[in-house]
Amino acid sequence: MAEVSRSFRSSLLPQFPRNLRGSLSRRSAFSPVLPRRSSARCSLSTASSSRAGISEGGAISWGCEIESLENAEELQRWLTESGLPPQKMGIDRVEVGERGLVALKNIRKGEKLLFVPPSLVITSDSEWSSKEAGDVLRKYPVPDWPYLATYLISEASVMGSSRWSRYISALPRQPYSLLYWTRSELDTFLVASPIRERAIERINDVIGTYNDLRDRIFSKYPNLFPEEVFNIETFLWSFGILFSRLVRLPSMDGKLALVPWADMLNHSSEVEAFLDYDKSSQGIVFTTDRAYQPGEQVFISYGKRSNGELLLSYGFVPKEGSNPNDSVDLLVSLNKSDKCYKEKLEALKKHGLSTPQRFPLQVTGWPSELMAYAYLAVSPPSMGRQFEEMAAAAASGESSFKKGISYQELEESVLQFILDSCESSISKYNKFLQGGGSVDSPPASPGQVNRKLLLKQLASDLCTSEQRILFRTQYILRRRLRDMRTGGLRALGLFNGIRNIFK
Ligand SMILES: C[S@@+](CC[C@H](N)C(=O)[O-])C[C@H]1O[C@@H](n2cnc3c(N)ncnc32)[C@H](O)[C@@H]1O
Repeated sequence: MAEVSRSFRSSLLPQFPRNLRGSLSRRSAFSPVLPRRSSARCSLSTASSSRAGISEGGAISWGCEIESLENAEELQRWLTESGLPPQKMGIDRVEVGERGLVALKNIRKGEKLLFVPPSLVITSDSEWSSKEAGDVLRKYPVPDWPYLATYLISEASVMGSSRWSRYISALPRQPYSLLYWTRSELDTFLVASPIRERAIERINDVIGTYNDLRDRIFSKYPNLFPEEVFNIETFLWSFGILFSRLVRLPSMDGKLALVPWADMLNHSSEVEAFLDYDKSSQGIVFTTDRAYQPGEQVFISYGKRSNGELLLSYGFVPKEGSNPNDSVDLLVSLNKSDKCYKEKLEALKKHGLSTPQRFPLQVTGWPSELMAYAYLAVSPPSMGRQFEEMAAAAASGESSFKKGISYQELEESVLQFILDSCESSISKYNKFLQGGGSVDSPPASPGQVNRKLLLKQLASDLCTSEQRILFRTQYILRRRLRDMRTGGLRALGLFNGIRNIFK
């Protein structure tokens, strides 16, 4: 995997012009015709398409290839000179995550590490190298994410004169995430997974956000925000960086921050160690929940996320069975031929739900919201008065409806309904995993072959882990239904026996 990913990475590097404020014509080769929000398509991410035509050597280093440690070591030197205290970890090449932090000394369980001072952290309060650009952006209501994405591009564009130039040079030039998959790759490799739709939504959100900033702000100040610099390609880069590195600091009222150095730590689903601001030491720290020996990679947790969410934002899938927070969304729908379809849909809409609707499954079970939705889906017209109650429970999980006798009668149909949805999903995964996810057009270059291999591997890892949860759910449902049915038969047998006695 690591080998494939390395060659893939270098084949996909976005190229940005050396002289960002001049030289290239306004609609240059790397600045694609931008899709409008309504017709946005996610076909922006391949290396060759829109960036062809940039002259050799015309690229500046917005980020680097992460397998080269040079820039990261320079970052470490700069951070030390700028107030980062001596560290018990050093940057190195690692097995998991390509580049990461490795223990230089024995580290105890329960030890606080890092202590990155707030002056070395990027937040929405950070000063802009281009003061005018900062002043303009602050005049408009721009939420934190697009604000920080613009800030990062602005700082990257002035590079040498930016305080963050060492940091930006050490960022990955092509952050991994589903933002960089083309629509056809998403359709081919993630056809069975609900993550495909989330990736499309996310890409469209980034495009929509960029279009909004361009129309509202950038177009009014073309000298401060030239399209050669502030375009969809650079926004995909900066959003890719934010999705894979931005943290929320609970002790700073949930402030969003890029924390240089701390963001060199890779994720493990097996640790419970989270970044936060530590008031006593006045730095960003995390507390280890296990000991590390010198040479071992140190991990933090990026949060309790499913494998699909990790692939979506960070571009990797954890080792099979290693993520206790893994889940997969099950898609359930009302039956269109249901006589009460309209009433049920209305009840759902009142509570912010619809058909189809997604509910997360875990190996440990499914949420009560899914049960409530299933009750609604299988209820007969005679239960019309309870539709509202069921929809409310499907939205909130708080089961306000009491499981009266009529609900119990429905339980078998409810479980069968969930089982049917589960099996229909399983068959989609089977088709993908057995078909091997073939691609419509043959790859044109070795770089593209590597890319396809990597994406296929990631998709197959994800689909295997998601299907595993569905298999587990199927097993539990089948067993419950079998028990219910044989229990029912036994009860019926007993009843017939009693009846015979009285005959
Ligand atoms: C916050 S950065 C961590 C530092 C990163 N390895 C680097 O060299 O810049 C997050 C990125 O690291 C990689 N990563 C983190 N944890 C990983 C893991 N458990 N397995 C594979 N890649 C991981 C992914 O590429 C992810 O997008």
